[in-house]
Amino acid sequence: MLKGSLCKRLAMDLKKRGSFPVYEQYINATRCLTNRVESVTHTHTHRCSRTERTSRSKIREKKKIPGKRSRPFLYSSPPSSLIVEPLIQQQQICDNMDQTQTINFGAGPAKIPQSVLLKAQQEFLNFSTSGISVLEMSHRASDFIQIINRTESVLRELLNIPANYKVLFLQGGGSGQFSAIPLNLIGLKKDMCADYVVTGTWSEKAAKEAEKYGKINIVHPKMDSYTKIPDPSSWTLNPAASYVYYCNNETIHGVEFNFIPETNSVVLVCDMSSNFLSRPIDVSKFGLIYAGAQKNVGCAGVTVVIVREDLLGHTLKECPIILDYKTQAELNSMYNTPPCYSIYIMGLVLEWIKSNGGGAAMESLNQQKSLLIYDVINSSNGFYVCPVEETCRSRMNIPFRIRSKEGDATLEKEFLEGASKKGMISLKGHRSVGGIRASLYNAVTLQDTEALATYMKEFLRQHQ
Ligand SMILES: N[C@H](C(=O)O)[C@H](O)COP(=O)(O)O
Ligand SMILES: O=C(O)CCC(=O)C(=O)O
Repeated sequence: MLKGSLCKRLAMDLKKRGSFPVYEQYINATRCLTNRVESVTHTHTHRCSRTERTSRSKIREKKKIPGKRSRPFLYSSPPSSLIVEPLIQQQQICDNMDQTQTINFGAGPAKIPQSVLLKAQQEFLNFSTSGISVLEMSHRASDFIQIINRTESVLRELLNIPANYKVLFLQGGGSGQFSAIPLNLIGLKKDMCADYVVTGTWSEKAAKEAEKYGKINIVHPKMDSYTKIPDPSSWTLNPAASYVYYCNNETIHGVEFNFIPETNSVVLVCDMSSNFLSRPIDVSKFGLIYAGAQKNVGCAGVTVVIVREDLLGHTLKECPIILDYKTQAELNSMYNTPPCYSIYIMGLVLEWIKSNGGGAAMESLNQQKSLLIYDVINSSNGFYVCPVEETCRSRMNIPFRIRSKEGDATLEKEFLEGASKKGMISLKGHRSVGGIRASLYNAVTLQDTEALATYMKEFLRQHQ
């Protein structure tokens, strides 16, 4: 079943390792990874629903597809190039896939470009000429140092990061940064206070965590619902604040800033977890930007922090050393073992973004994709309801309900089940708010989005 140069290379790798039984195991593992319907490693949310799993196994039964591990390769001859394919070739790959291709609209962990997964698969057993997997590699080995340095340099190039900013690759996710930010920055000024703009669950959690370390001021009156960004003219900013914090895109509520807040020289800190590199940004306007990789730039496990050098060294003494930016910056994110494989995957995704035109190209694509879905919502005569004000609707996460703001539970269930039968998964709204949510991160293609828009129109016709 496996033929051609890839097969030969694998056989040679494995022969070198003296293990042909392992080769069989590799083939099974490889099939599993190549098959997007079954692949779990990078493409499913950590809270993937039981209904979706069941429904996908029903598709297998119906199509008489044998059990999980015995599906054949989707490609008769897998690409031998190690280059991360640009979008156009990705599309050709998708066109070759069967009708049960799964489209992942998950909010994170989320879809990763097919060509990145293939490249990781090709290099899985033997990275470069090392003879070992990146998974097995010392973080002090020269191959890994090259991986981390290359990842940083592509990121610097893509975002045009000024030289006076450090790039850190840390663990602990966005939630780790909710603590790290006050621990590192609230001591910048003697009043030990910070301003927070709270526009959804994630900025609310960040503000709550920061209260442990200083005085936190929410700059606007509390909102009844997270459906808008309060007008900046109504914010009360404190000039004595050590920093102003906001979340650029609220993943759960689908509220996204389309402007950079003016802070009158107070350090600006931004959570870009769910719209990082989905559009260009001017890094020089920020004191600190952070983002978990598992939405737009890779898989879970690594959080990138971009921080201006002059903000380092004001850390509270109780800050755990692994969260201390200065220590991590001095040691190139290697105070301890970094999340090596996640950094490697991030590097591949960044190369993919670069070869597809960078932030500007991502922005144009994301604009088109989100418009497709918002157009269906806006022209549905109130059948689909997006609660978010038009000016701050997210291009990344589109939450919507059916028939009313509260949603019709029966219809929403039917919508999700119907989508799942068509291979469109992870469309369920976050468990804290319910409803439906389509996440359209960089790796989600225009064709994926068109498939969803078509299904939404069909569903509307059937139930209007
Ligand atoms: N999922 C969150 C978001 O959408 O912003 C955030 O990344 C959560 O943080 P963790 O990485 O700790 O899960
Ligand atoms: O679905 C999302 O918005 C991210 C989910 C998440 O990280 C969580 O629920 O902990």
